[in-house]
Amino acid sequence: MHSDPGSGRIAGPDGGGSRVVIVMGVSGSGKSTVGAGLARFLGVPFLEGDVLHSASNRLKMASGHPLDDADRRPWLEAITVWIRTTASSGHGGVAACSALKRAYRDQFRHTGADVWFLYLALDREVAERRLTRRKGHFMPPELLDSQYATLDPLHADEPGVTIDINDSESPAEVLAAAVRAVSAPQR
Ligand SMILES: Nc1ncnc2c1ncn2[C@@H]1O[C@H](COP(=O)(O)OP(=O)(O)OP(=O)(O)O)[C@@H](O)[C@H]1O
Ligand SMILES: O=C(O)[C@H](O)[C@@H](O)[C@H](O)[C@H](O)CO
Repeated sequence: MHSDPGSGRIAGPDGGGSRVVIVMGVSGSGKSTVGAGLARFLGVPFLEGDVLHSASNRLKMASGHPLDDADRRPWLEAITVWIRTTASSGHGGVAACSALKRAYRDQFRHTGADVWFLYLALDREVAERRLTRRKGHFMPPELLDSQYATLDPLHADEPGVTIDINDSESPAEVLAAAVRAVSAPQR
C-alpha cells in the first residue's frame, strides 16, 4: 500500500486511493506549509481550512479572542462537506485544519470517508517563535495558550500518525517526514 508522487491519489488500507489526510495541530505547527507541500507532492487537491472560517471568526481571533465550539460549528461543517466531496470524487486530498478536539475529528470520520490524521506536535515555545516571526496572518501568538488548552492530541485508536517536529528545523525536513508517514503501510 503506498501513495505515489504526483499520482493524484492517496492509497488507504483498501487501496481505493481516496484517502483524505487532515494535517492537524495548533496554530504555528506548520499545517499550511506541510499540507500544501504534501498535496503538491502527491498531486491531490489541498484545502486550507482557514479559508472556510467566517469573517467574524477571523475577526474574533485577530482581536485576541479564542473560538469556542459554537464558533467552530459552521466551519467544521464546511470542512466536513469538503471531505465528503473529495472522498466521493474518487481521489484523495489533503486539508490543513487544527482539529484540536477529538469530537471534531470524530465528526470528520463520521462521514464514512477514509480520513487519516497527520498530527504535527510541537512545544509551545517553538510555536510561539514561529508565530512571532510570521507576517500578514490574522492569528496572534497570544492565542497559543487557548490553542494548547483546547488541544486533545491524536489518540492511539485514531487513524493517523504523530510527527514530533520540535527538532526538525526546516520545512523540507518536516515535509519529507510527512511523505514517509503517508507512504508507509498503515492502519
Ligand atoms: N518546519 C518549519 N521550520 C521552521 N518554520 C516553519 C516550519 N514550517 C512552517 N514554518 C513557518 O512557521 C509559520 C507557521 O507555519 P504555518 O502557517 O504553516 O502553520 P499553521 O499551523 O498553518 O498555522 P495557522 O494554523 O496559524 O495557520 C510560518 O511562518 C511558516 O513559514
Ligand atoms: O480551531 C481553531 O482555534 C482555529 O482553527 C485556529 O486553529 C485557527 O484557524 C488557526 O490556527 C489560525 O490559522
